[in-house]
Amino acid sequence: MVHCHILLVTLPAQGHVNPSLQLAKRLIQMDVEVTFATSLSAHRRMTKTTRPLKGFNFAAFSDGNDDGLPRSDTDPNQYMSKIRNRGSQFLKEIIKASANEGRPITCLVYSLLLPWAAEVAREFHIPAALLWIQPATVLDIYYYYFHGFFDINVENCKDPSWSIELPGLPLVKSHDLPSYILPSNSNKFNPLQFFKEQVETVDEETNPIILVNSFDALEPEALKAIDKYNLIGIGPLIPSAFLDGNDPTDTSFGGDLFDKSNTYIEWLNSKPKSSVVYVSFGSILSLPKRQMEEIARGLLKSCRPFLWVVKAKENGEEEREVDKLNCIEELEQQGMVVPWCSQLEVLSHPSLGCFVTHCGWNSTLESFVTGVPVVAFPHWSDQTTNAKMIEDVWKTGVRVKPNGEGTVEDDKLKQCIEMVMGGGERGEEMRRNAKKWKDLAREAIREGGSSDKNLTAFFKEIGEDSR
Ligand SMILES: O=c1ccn([C@@H]2O[C@H](COP(=O)(O)OP(=O)(O)O[C@H]3O[C@H](CO)[C@@H](O)[C@H](O)[C@H]3O)[C@@H](O)[C@H]2O)c(=O)[nH]1
Repeated sequence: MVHCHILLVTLPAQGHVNPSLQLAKRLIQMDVEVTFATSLSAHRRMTKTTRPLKGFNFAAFSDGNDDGLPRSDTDPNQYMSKIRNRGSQFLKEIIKASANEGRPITCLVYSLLLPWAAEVAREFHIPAALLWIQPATVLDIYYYYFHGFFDINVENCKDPSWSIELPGLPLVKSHDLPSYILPSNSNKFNPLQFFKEQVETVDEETNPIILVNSFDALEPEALKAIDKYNLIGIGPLIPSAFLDGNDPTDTSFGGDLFDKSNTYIEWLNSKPKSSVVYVSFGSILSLPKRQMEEIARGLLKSCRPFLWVVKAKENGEEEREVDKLNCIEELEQQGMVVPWCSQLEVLSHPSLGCFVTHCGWNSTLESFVTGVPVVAFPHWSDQTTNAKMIEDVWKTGVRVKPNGEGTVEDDKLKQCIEMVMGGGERGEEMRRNAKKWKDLAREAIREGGSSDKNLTAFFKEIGEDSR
């Protein structure tokens, strides 16, 4: 392998840092030098937990939130513009310094929502690749949307018979589209403009390269759907110990948002095989109290042991969200509530029977890699599309049906859990499919598997181009 020096830049959010760090680890194994650039707060989290690796340099810049992630009242537009200004300047400095030191950057890999990084690469005539950390299917939908293949209005959203067929994708209804596209999107902040800019930046490249955290067998058509883009499946980007086992010491991503205790592993050890429901909604989402109450009652009614992650509050708030629930005592008798855990360790535990997930893409891939069937409980962004694919294409889970106010009621959640874990035909099919994707995910990443070959070929080309 020809010597390469990759500059990899990512936003500090957990769902962005995890796959980016994992890509960095893979590159180092391939003898590639990596400079990993992110915000100071993410850098602190990582250096606390990641052992130093040869060929791996951390580089951090201030995004103005050096003590943690941006507070919930931060104006996202201002934040993104600050990241752009400070981040661009910082990348330029790294590129110049690396060249002066005789180890020039051969490729800049930038993760989701940092399109300005590609502009920096262009300025220095360095090849760039986007690391797309959601499924190829979602990128295709954004591409089709921004290129005018379809539009969607309030009427379409209300019409249950409305659907659209896009090249290389299954038929999708409005509630399967990434939520930011919908006119009904109720988020105060709609990042659609950033996705638009992302797609426009890729369009400007002559040979746009997109490294996708997915694998050929999972999205064979979606990865090939856009003629003008070169989508390369290189995932799943998951720590080796849970995947190919080549590096048993690689047991975590390495940048956890919160501290975790280990008591839940002892608790899981005490539970029968395939009996536990694991509930987690990722690193960003906070659910309204009404929805939390319904989930709590649904779990109690399922009469199964459960492990529920209710994130620790940031910014020094003491009271746990879960303590505000009416049935907290019963909850703690039947299950366990933790502020954070090692999700991959939990999903790999033999006692796990079902994962109630928000369908963040990392969680979805983690459910495949560990072969755990899911109750798909999406909220926004790509999660709605991921849930559609989980239920109808990959068939490893069932999607919850919210009521007219958007709340999933306790009985509905209980029914979904029963469907996944009970003895019926559909549950058996989901468990069979979960096992199938587990095998295929491992196959893709092993030496000589599709993702391994794709990544090696890409970096070989980069190395040769830079000679
Ligand atoms: O107690 C916990 C809970 C979560 N995790 C990890 O945190 C990550 C969460 O990532 P993800 O499942 O992708 O969810 P989010 O953090 O919500 O990710 C955001 O970013 C993703 C990538 O763009 C999108 O797919 C999601 O919709 C978006 O919410 C995963 O690796 C989990 O293993 C833990 O380690 N411990």
